[in-house]
Amino acid sequence: MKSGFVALIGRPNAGKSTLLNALVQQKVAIISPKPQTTRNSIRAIRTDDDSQIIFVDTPGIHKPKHELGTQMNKEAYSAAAGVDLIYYLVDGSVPFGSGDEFVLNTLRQMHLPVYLILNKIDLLEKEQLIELLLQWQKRMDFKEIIPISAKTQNNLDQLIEVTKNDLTDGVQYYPADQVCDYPEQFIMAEIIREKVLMLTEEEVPHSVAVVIERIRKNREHLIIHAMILVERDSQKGIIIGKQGRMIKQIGMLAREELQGLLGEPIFLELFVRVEKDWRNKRAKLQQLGYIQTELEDE
Ligand SMILES: Nc1nc2c(ncn2[C@@H]2O[C@H](COP(=O)(O)OP(=O)(O)OP(=O)(O)O)[C@@H](O)[C@H]2O)c(=O)[nH]1
Repeated sequence: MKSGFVALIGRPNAGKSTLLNALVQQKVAIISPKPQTTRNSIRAIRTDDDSQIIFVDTPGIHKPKHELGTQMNKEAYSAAAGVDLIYYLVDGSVPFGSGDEFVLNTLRQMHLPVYLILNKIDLLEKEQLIELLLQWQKRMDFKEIIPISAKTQNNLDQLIEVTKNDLTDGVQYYPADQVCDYPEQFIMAEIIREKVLMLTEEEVPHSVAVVIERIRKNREHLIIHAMILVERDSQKGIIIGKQGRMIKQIGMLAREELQGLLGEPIFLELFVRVEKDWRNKRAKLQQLGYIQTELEDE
């Protein structure tokens, strides 16, 4: 059995969560067109007959504006520290920029093998792809350069094959049927947050956190009480919407997906609470699971 850990690193919106879901063939991370969707590093596990690869998704590395952003960057680097291999995922459809240079400098200091994964090739012409490959080759001594489309799942088999060849013989860390390492409540909250991200604009998506407060069961339903935290009264108004229309729609979409995921009828109760400036409060971030205990003293 070959096994090992692979960290997914990249700028916000590169497609890390989309790739992670495709690699394990299950929705383990939420996706949205808004940058900085992922806040925690999560593990997804792919077990084949001859191998087990543990992928560590990380928040997109970016210039932080809040304590939450600083913690997200720290989390991304610390998640990458103990791995065997790094996938550096870039969005091939946007030009190289200072943000990429920032990530490359960090990668150079990590002294780990790095695969450059050029994502979103479904958006590129063949000539553009060749040009991109030539440019990226010069920037760092990558162990491999692999063009893919996470969305259309193009070239992912190749990516897995090459990765397996780089892994050493090892133990099976997780049971074969386990695909992620977090409790079900985490994905429940993330699915609700995903619907908020889908339906709201501008500053609202970044100001939202979701907490599952209670789960009960009656004869027909699993009853989930979830709290949506926002930073300001005006955002609370937006989430609730005119005559409660927005929160109804968030609830409807989330309930549908949760039912599919959990395979039983769900009754979803959503509440909204204003928690002023929560993104800058360390205690709140810790309570929400955005600060890992080992990062506390840094
Ligand atoms: N066309 C195209 N779009 C893609 C591809 N992969 C991801 N996307 C889109 O890019 C956007 C961002 O994808 P995510 O997977 O959320 O990106 P991420 O890197 O996890 O983003 P953060 O959570 O912000 O760090 C979404 O709208 C995806 O649908 C791809 O291969 N092709």
